[in-house]
Amino acid sequence: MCRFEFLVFPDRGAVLQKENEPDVPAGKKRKLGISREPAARAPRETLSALNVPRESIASIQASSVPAVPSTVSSGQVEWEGVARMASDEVEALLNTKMAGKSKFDLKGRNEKMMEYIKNLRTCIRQFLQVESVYVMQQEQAQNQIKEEKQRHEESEQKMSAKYGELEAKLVEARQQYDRLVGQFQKLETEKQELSLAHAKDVEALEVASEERTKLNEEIDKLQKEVAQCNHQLGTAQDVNRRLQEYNTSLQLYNSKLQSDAALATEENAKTQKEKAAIVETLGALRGNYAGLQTQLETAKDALQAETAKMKSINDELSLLRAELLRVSEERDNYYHQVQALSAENAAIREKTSTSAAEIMRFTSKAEALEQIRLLQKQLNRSKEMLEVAEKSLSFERIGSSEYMSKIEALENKLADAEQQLREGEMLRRKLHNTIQELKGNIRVFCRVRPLLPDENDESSTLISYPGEEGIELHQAQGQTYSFSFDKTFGPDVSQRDVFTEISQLVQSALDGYKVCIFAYGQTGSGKTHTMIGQPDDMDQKGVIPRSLEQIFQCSQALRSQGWSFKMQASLLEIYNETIRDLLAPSKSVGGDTTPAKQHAIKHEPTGNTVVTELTVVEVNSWEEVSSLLRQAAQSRTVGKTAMNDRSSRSHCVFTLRIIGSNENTEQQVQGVLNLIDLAGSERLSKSGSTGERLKETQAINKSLSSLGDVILAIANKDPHIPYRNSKLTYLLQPCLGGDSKTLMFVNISPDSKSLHESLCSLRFAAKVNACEIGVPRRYTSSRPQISC
Ligand SMILES: Nc1ncnc2c1ncn2[C@@H]1O[C@H](COP(=O)(O)OP(=O)(O)OP(=O)(O)O)[C@@H](O)[C@H]1O
Repeated sequence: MCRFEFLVFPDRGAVLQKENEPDVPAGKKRKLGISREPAARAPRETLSALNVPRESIASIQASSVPAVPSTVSSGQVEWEGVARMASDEVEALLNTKMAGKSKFDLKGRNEKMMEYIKNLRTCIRQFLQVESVYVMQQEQAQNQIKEEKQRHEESEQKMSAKYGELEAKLVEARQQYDRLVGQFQKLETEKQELSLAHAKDVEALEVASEERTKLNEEIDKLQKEVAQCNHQLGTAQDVNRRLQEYNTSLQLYNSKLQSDAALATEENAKTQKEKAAIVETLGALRGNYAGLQTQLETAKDALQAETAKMKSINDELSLLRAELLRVSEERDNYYHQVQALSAENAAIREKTSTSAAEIMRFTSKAEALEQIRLLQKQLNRSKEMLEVAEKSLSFERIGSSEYMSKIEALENKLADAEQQLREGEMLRRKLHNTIQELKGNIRVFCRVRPLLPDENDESSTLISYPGEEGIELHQAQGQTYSFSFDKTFGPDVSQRDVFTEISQLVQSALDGYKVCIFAYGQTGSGKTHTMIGQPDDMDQKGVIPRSLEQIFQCSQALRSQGWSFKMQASLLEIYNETIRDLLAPSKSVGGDTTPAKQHAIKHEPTGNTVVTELTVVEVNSWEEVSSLLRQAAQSRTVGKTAMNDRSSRSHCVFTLRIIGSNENTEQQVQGVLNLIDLAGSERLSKSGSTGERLKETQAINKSLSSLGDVILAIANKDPHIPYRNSKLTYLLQPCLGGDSKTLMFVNISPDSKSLHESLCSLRFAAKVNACEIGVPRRYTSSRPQISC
């Protein structure tokens, strides 16, 4: 059975479609009532239904009730139980020929006609039904069209309103467009600018990427440094712990320093005031002094004249006195004679016998007496004159002594003022030293020796000393090299003055600090002279004898405060990288053949440095140390170099360990004083050394270059400091990188032939000066402030 159904498309009206017919594209669907396609174009496959319609037709005939659409919804009509015919089937029906079996078979024709009529009726009924459906559908469609039209009008109105709106929007949009075009143009220009900027940015980016690469490299480096820093951190934490200890002591010390500083500031202010007053007075006094000087000169001239006069008077007086003496003697003679004569006269008178000769004699004697009387008168006059001269002399003396006392008072005042200035300067130096110590730097003093007799004046380098700290080397070509150190000593500075500058540092060994003083410089530049000098000569003795004298004197003075000290001395030399004990008993006597002891350097956790198997001698006086120094001097390795007849071919280290305790306060201190005379650096080419000397020179240069490497590493704050590269640096480790107070003398020769070496030494010293070592630590069981 074939089923038709109405498909209603809102835009195309209702469409009659056969069930199972493939969905016809929307544009090709037949519009019901609008397009009636010819039956010939209907699908042919349904014609089979006409060939076998009998059962169907029978069923249609059986039904007398016209079929009613079972469902009419949304324009779709379904026919239940009704034979539905397609238009081509109807066409076929209409074209059916009513022929019988024969021309005369009317009955057959009739039957066929009847059947045909039935079919026609069914068809008509069906068409009527379809038509009613069509009508109904048409109404519905018209209603729908009406509604659609209404809706269309409404939507047209809405559209026109919308159109108006859109027009307005369009105008607005055009304006917007114009604006946007404007903006676009602006943006275009901006874009161009931006593209230019972009190009620049790209360039910058390239540069930045290069920089980034560099930065990455730097970051790598920094990361390495961070690693190093972490390593250092460990060390720093250790240092920090020690610093904290030190800090506690420092706080106390600081508070004392502050009070001292306050006092010093007060004192300073007072001194400044006094100084100003003194300077003022001094000015006035200088004026007075000049006046007085001229007065004094005049007075001196007058005095000289008076003195000359007095001298002549004195001479005259002495002549007169001699004359007087002679006259007195004569008078006495005469007097005795007169007495004798008188006695004789009396005797003669008694004898009453006078003679003319005797009378004559008496007359002459009387004349002599007269003469005596005259002489007496003369003598009296001379005496008066002498008195007058003496009086005028004493008067002059009084006058001149007044002048002298005035001058004396002025000179005293001047001396006082100079003393105050000196004290102020000393205070300034002391404070400077304290600041330097707190900074933790190795301090460097530069000393230039005078020209030696065999060096002539023309060969001297032109050296100037700007200020107390500066030194300038002027080359013949006009180039000047300037350096600045904590202190610079010119060739005229005496051993005493050099020591005055370091006496405070030496003193701190008694206070419980580790102190290290060493001399560095080329061979023959004056290191041994500075460190040792001539120990038995008052003026020429060097730092070591003076330091020890001061230490012993001071320790003696501290006895009154309850302090007692134990001092242990040792002396070693490092020769060709081997440690030699300079206080070891001499082996020459008795032909001792025991092999020399092997010595090793050990840094103990307590902070002490120990050299194994080293002779340590307890000393109680400078004299004892002096004899040890003499003994060591004989054992020390010296040789003749091109630059120095007695050149030290080894590094000589004198160590004094000081252990102090106070019975009153139960305080204890442990200080160490290291005094080192280094061997001199020497250029191999210049030294002309061969054989053993060459080996020595190489060993010396190697250890000094290791010292340079250590200093460089400390200055660069490298994580690894190559202390172990030489015996010298390993021994000096606590002084260079620890908590010691360290001072280096850089000795310079003024000889122009040594200019290159002098520059090297000065550059090395400048590096040393820039090195920050740890803050000095005081080794004490409590906080005594020792001062003697
Ligand atoms: N400040 C000075 N005043 C006078 N003479 C000096 C001074 N400094 C050094 N001299 C003299 O210069 C010469 C060399 O000095 P010294 O032996 O101290 O040099 P050095 O640096 O120790 O040499 P080396 O490294 O070869 O041992 C000596 O004769 C010394 O007396």
